[in-house]
Amino acid sequence: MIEIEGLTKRWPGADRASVENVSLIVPEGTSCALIGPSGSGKTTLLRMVNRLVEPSAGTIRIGGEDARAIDATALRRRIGYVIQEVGLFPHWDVAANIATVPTLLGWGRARIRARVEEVLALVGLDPARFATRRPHELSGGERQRVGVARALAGDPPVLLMDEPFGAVDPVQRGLLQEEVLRLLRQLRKTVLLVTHDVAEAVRLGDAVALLREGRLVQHAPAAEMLARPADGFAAEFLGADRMLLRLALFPATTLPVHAKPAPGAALPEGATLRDALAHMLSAGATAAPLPGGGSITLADLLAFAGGEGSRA
Ligand SMILES: Nc1ncnc2c1ncn2[C@@H]1O[C@H](COP(=O)(O)OP(=O)(O)OP(=O)(O)O)[C@@H](O)[C@H]1O
Repeated sequence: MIEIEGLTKRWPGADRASVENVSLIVPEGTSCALIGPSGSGKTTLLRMVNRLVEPSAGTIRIGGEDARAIDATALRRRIGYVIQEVGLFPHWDVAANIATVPTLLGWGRARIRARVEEVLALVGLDPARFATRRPHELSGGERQRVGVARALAGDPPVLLMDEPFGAVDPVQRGLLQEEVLRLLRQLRKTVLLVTHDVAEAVRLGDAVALLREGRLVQHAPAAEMLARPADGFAAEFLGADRMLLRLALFPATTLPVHAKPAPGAALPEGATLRDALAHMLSAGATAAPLPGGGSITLADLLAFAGGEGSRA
């Protein structure tokens, strides 16, 4: 669990605080995405958690322990950190890069080797092919995966991610988001993530925290924030397509299943309400067939989006 209370950072000479009196809890095993315009304080807030930036005021507790009471280096070994530029050592191979924290933690050679193989497999890279490569011998997406593997190597309970998929092309980005999401849920990590991409934030964040000029505007479960932005700024920032983004958070099976068949091929397994809507639009139909038989209807979808659903 990450508990942030009254956190403030005022840089010397700045006319306003970059982060001002932010309080926020990320419960154990959940993720929170920090969003907000450029300069709103997202990265500064994140970097105060692993003490790369020292707060001007406020407290941070990691697993109940005051971050200031822990030596900064020891703290950073307990917190995985993934950044856009990845920051791999260029002359070290992938295995050595991933082994950085386990080595600092004093693990034995055999344990480190086994862990390197384990985390490479977790992020979808075959250890036999990738362990001995140098960073320049990897694609952008592979480098990013190695970055995630390295952050997981010491099995930290907490992970900080700053635009972790920023440097990856859109197709790879979607794949990586999906895989990392599955992985972090499975490992029950507590994650604080910075992104400027609203779609990424609501996909990866159980909760979303919206910052404006260093202040917390709204902190809510992703579906709730999309349904009910706190104010005009939040609504504008989340975008005109926020209800579509919200539909993508719910499986098609959320709606009542009708026995009546619908035209076209069945939706794929795991399809969302957004996929169902796209299917209806392209088929010119008011219902979509489910993979297991039966169908869902446009009328139910609209009722969900505008009625009960927006209060979910
Ligand atoms: N080392 C520093 N010294 C002085 N001011 C800084 C420093 N780092 C950040 N700032 C200022 O703090 C404010 C918040 O910056 P921060 O990088 O946290 O914003 P951000 O929301 O992450 O922005 P972006 O989305 O553009 O990365 C900005 O006004 C920035 O200029």
